[in-house]
Amino acid sequence: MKIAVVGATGLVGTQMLQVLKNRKFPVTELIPVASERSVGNKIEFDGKSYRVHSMQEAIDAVPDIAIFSAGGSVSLEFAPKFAEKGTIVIDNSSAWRMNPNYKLVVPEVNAHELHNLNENDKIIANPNCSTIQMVVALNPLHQKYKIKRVVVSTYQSVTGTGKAAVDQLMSERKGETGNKVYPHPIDLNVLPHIDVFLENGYTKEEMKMILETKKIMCDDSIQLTATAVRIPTMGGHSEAVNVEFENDFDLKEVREILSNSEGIIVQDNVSKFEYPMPIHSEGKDEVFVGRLRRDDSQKNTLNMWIVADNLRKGAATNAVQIAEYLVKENLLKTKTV
Ligand SMILES: NC(=O)C1=CN([C@@H]2O[C@H](COP(=O)(O)OP(=O)(O)OC[C@H]3O[C@@H](n4cnc5c(N)ncnc54)[C@H](OP(=O)(O)O)[C@@H]3O)[C@@H](O)[C@H]2O)C=CC1
Ligand SMILES: N[C@@H](CC(=O)OP(=O)(O)O)C(=O)O
Repeated sequence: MKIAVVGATGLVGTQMLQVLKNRKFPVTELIPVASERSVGNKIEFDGKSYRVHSMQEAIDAVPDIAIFSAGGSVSLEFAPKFAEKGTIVIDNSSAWRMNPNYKLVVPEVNAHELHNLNENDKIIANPNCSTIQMVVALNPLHQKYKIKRVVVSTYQSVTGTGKAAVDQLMSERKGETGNKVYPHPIDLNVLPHIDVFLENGYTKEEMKMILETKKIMCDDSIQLTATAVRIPTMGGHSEAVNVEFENDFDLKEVREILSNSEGIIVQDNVSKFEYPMPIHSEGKDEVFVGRLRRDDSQKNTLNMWIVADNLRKGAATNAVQIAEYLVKENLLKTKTV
């Protein structure tokens, strides 16, 4: 299968290549794409060296699938150009997610929606990283107990901001002055600020979590509020999640449901200090859940702690899982409307 990876030199793109290889995705021809700065450079994939292509070269090659991780403006401009030629685009940016004409997919939750792809929705949106890991854990519990309201606070890795942010953290750590992507120091600090501030006082990251969750879980009745926070860590995003259900639950049953759900690993043995941590989620494809406990201040309410590698399940792994599903279900050739 001919696969273009747009943004192949970035943090997400690098993981994308790794995940395609690790999961043995049937890549017969790889077309790595990056900005004009990188065209002609070489990157490695599965032991072979590949030339970085320009966007136009990749469009003209008409790949079966193009996976985009190069930012929203690049996706807005170029994803339709691939789609027009018949390529299915899986887009990691926020550009198309809330557009009602396009699907927003976390395979564990709503892969079934991919069966309705048609000529007009060849762009499939990959959700926000913080949202993906949260809905993987929430959905099986929603099916059983029906969620009324979610209160989430995130603790997000600097890798979510890209290469330049990792460089800022590392240079601050060495006491060097370098380029700053955050408006304040990030080392030894915590920033209650991810993406831009909106008129309602929330950040765009917080609103993505609220709106995307309702779309993926196909339920506008779920009430959510979020505070998104950047912390000086790598390896994954963490989330403290408080969930109120319509129906009461049994904690033992909650553990069983989560343990038996696809893509989730429960790590919840406080007697041995076992709980999810980003240092352990790095490079993993699963969502880790722990600190499961009842919120005694309110009926039918659960507290939990959710961790996942934002570059893997939060981005690359989810995108590759979408591609795998399209291949497995023979959905790559979309229906003409
Ligand atoms: N699903 C999710 O939640 C996540 C999504 N993302 C998305 O992925 C994007 C990339 O993130 P990340 O890898 O961390 O960022 P990086 O800054 O590490 O990498 C950006 C990549 O995009 C490429 N690029 C930039 N401009 C262009 C252009 N005009 N044409 C083609 N390629 C271009 C860069 O190429 P070069 O090396 O030549 O500059 C590089 O490969 C984000 O902007 C976001 O949209 C990211 C994290 C999580
Ligand atoms: N906002 C995420 C990364 C990202 O790029 O998200 P999005 O794809 O929703 O813009 C973070 O900073 O951790």
